[in-house]
Amino acid sequence: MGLEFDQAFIQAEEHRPKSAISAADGIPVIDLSPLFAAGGTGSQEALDGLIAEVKSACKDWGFFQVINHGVSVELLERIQAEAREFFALPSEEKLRIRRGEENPLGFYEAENTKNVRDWKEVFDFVSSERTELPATEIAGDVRTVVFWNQWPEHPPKFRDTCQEYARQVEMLARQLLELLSLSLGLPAIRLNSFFEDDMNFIRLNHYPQCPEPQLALGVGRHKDGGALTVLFQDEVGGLDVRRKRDGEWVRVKPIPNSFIINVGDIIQVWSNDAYESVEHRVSVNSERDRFSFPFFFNPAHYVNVKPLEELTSEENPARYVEYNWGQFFKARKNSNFRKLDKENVQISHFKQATS
Ligand SMILES: O=C(O)CCC(=O)C(=O)O
Ligand SMILES: [Fe+2]
Repeated sequence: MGLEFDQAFIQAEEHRPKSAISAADGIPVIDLSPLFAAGGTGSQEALDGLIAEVKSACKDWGFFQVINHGVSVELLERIQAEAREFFALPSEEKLRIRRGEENPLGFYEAENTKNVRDWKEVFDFVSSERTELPATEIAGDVRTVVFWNQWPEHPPKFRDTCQEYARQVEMLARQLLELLSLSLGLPAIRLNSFFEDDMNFIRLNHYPQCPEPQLALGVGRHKDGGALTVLFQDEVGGLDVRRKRDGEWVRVKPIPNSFIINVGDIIQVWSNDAYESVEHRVSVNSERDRFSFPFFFNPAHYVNVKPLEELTSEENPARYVEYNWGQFFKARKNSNFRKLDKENVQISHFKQATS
């Protein structure tokens, strides 16, 4: 069966969730129907309205929710049913496709966030069956890293459903990327070339009922390292966001069949801090299992990330030095595979001293 509570899950006192968390009133809910108006010919006025909403959501919260997003409700129901069935399999069966140090894809139940174990089990996959990271030199060792999907035999439709989910959510992510680009005052397609050989990473999260929800977290506080996250959550709730206004943790209220969108570290760097990647975490509870499915929209591994020239100037110089996305990703994956005694890689490590 499932996880057994022990010391490894206990958060330091200052990171434990309070017993009452207030609702994140005010996280914008954005209706994307103008994007899907007949023949894609929504009025310019409606589109301008959308862009303005995205801009203020990114500035004020780093998070927003979207409705009328084009992903089929039937698919959302289907993937929830498949995920429930997969995680209910006997441990031996799930462990057959367990993630290893070499390949970060498949089932995993021992992930750490900031060196404390998360109360969750996950299934990770990528939308291309094989993803290659280039030969990079790390500590004198030069090699190519290859990820490959590890699919379970059961449930029988699991793989097809996951792949369909990835396809549909990717279409949404690409539309959001263009909106985001417009909201930064750039041409809609400005960021598209970074995603030609994108490294999308999709995760199914299962947070079992937890006997000690005041001591543990489903996912410890963190910022998403990629460009954009498109997250589906079920009706249980538990995603807490650090409100920018006052630093309080507030709970995102589930809206049936919606997605939660958040800006990741890469957008923070591209926008030279105009948009910030906001800290979030997952609280668990002792009554109900929870499921969530983030789609991490990531550029190609060879993309070197740095503030966009159009968004920097003499008065607003680049606040980051360039870093390679593939290497950043690899370093993150290694650090959540096992407990380390040092902080994992963060964009703050690439911050420039500004005068
Ligand atoms: O389960 C959730 O609501 C969020 C999960 C999350 O933040 C993550 O996997 O990066
Ligand atoms: Fe996250």
